[in-house]
Amino acid sequence: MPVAELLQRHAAVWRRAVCHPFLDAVRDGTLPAAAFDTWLVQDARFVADLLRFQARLLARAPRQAQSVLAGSVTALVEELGWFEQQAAARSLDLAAPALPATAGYAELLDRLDSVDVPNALVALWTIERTYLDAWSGARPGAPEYREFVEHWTVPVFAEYVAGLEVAADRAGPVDADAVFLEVVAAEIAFWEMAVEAR
Ligand SMILES: Cc1ncc(CO)c(N)n1
Repeated sequence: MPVAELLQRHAAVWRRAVCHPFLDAVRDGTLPAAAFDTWLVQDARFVADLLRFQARLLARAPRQAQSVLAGSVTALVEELGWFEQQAAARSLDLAAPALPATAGYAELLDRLDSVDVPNALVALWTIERTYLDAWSGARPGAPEYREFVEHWTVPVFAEYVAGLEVAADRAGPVDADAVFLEVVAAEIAFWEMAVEAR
């Protein structure tokens, strides 16, 4: 089964991950700065966790997936620098502790280190596809958040997500519903954490 079919098979829960009220509020400018700042600090942590997961996945990836994964490891290192700049511009402390949703997501990433490579590739594709679709739906974004909307909607990011889809499809076939649903649940919990922040 091509991995893209997971989006239709689980359309209702997928919609909750990519059409969340957080994203509506980014689009119309009603998102409180505290919610956005919480998201930003927690997402910087998430990206650091994701980099660890991704580097380990690269180490055990089949030949066909090495190129897309190697490129994205470098991109994530640069992305961490981008988060540091954004946090500094907003005077945010990136050393703030992980909130439960972030810690839960980190645990999921740790567990994914020991699932087989085809399932791990589906998980990574799901993680990135969520951000592509979620931020695409928030376009163009309120002026104060526009830079972030643009960050996850540029063509090079869409191409990366398409490359992950190809790698996941080539590595399959796998019964990936469980891993897909776990990632989608973690993504929904992450948005929820941000909107609940004060
Ligand atoms: C929570 C979350 N999911 C996915 C991405 C995309 O890398 C991100 N930055 N944060």
